[in-house]
Amino acid sequence: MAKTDKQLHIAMFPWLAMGHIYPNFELAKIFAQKGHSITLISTPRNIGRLPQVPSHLEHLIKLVSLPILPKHRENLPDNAESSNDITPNQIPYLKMAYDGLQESLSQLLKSSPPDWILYDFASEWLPPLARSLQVQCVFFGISPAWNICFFDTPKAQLGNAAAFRTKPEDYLRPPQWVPFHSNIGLKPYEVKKMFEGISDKETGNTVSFNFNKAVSDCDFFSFRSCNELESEWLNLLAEIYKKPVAPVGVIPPSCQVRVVDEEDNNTEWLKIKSWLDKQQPGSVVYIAFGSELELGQQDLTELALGLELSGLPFFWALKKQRDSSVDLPDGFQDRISDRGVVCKDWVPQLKILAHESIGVYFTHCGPGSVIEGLHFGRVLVMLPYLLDQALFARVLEEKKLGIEIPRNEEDGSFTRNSVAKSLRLALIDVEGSIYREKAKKMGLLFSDKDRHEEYINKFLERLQNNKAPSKN
Ligand SMILES: O=c1ccn([C@@H]2O[C@H](COP(=O)(O)OP(=O)(O)O[C@H]3O[C@H](CO)[C@@H](O)[C@H](O)[C@H]3O)[C@@H](O)[C@H]2O)c(=O)[nH]1
Repeated sequence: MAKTDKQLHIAMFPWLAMGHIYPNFELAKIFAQKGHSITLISTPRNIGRLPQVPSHLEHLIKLVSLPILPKHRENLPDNAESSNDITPNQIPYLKMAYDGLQESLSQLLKSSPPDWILYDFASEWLPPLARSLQVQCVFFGISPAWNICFFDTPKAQLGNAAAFRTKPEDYLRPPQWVPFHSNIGLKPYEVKKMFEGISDKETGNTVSFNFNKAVSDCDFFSFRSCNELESEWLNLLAEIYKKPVAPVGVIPPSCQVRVVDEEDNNTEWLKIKSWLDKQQPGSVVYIAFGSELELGQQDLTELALGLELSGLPFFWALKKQRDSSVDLPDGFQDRISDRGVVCKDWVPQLKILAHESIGVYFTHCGPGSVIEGLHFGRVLVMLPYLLDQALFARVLEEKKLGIEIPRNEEDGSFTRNSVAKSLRLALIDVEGSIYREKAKKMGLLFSDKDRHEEYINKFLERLQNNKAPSKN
């Protein structure tokens, strides 16, 4: 990679979730590869979970651990430092812990002021802090821009009473500041969840994210996204917030900087590969729901029986459930053993998705997973759980890049029949060919290394051209 001219010092302070920290880490390596120095800041346990920094970049990437003080970790389980370590109703306490890092972050930025800091949706207090230290800040979203356009009410609309969405129905459709046709919107069961908020049922503590303040206060926006996916949303965001938007591209696997000898001959992978090698090209459904999601018994049962009913070969990366009473239906593994594998471990997802036997990726629509699936041109079958995942599914369905499993509008339940039908539509039915063609085409755009490197270069140029005044 060519180096960009002025060397920058860039700090990154992602939300305490590995789904946020990993993409920042990948970006850090890409920036460092171009000669910039990076300080990636999180808590000790999260930093410890990151893969090794490639040795040729060690002098440029500083991983800084800020411990959560005991007074800020009240009600958090022992050692919990990320959303992977807690249940959703404990999110308010993780946010308190994150806010508690303010003082030590401030000390760190003072002692070694970066030119820029990339921050996340959960630290609404960071832009004023950065500005007081003459550090400029970029809001960096790990999900597409449509999330902000949909969930936040831009300041320009604040005087307009009709713009306020107070009723649950308001979230079933696009807000009034979206000028183009879109099917973006939540389903009734999702809206209900959103209005209930995230709270600890025992103490009644609710989470207090100030999303509007966090996004409105940046010097400019950036996203793990690209025009090929959402030019209409990126342009709309720039227009309604009157701020520049410079996506970094989708940080596709082909642009990521790997440690050279990364476990290619790992025995677990060789076992998986040997099974995949025996399948026909494009015939296998790969199922994985990211790093956090745990299915309830009813969903797990319908999903398993839907896979069985589909008659298709599949590879299912099913993490160990925290609730050990939730299990696969009786006799399931025996009945499907001639055409399906259930792996209850962490799997090398990128290698699996890259394998030619994979035809469909059955996903929860976490941003990392969607990008990886599309990168390899796989049709997505989608079963979203969180709200950002839901919007991803709506937009991709509209673009005919994926098929969302139909659910009961009121309670979000789904049936084994709808699973089997959606999988067959995505993989073999003639009517599904449009999805297969579109996914292939998007795969070419997502895997175009030069295209995505160009996004990175433009982003870095913007940082260089707006370099903050020198600090003494
Ligand atoms: O066995 C596995 C399972 C997952 N992965 C990888 O884990 C990542 C998962 O990331 P993502 O798809 O973004 O999903 P989550 O980890 O589930 O992300 C969660 O966390 C994000 C940040 O909180 C939210 O935005 C998402 O909606 C939420 O699903 C991907 O890179 C996968 O390749 C593996 O390598 N092996």
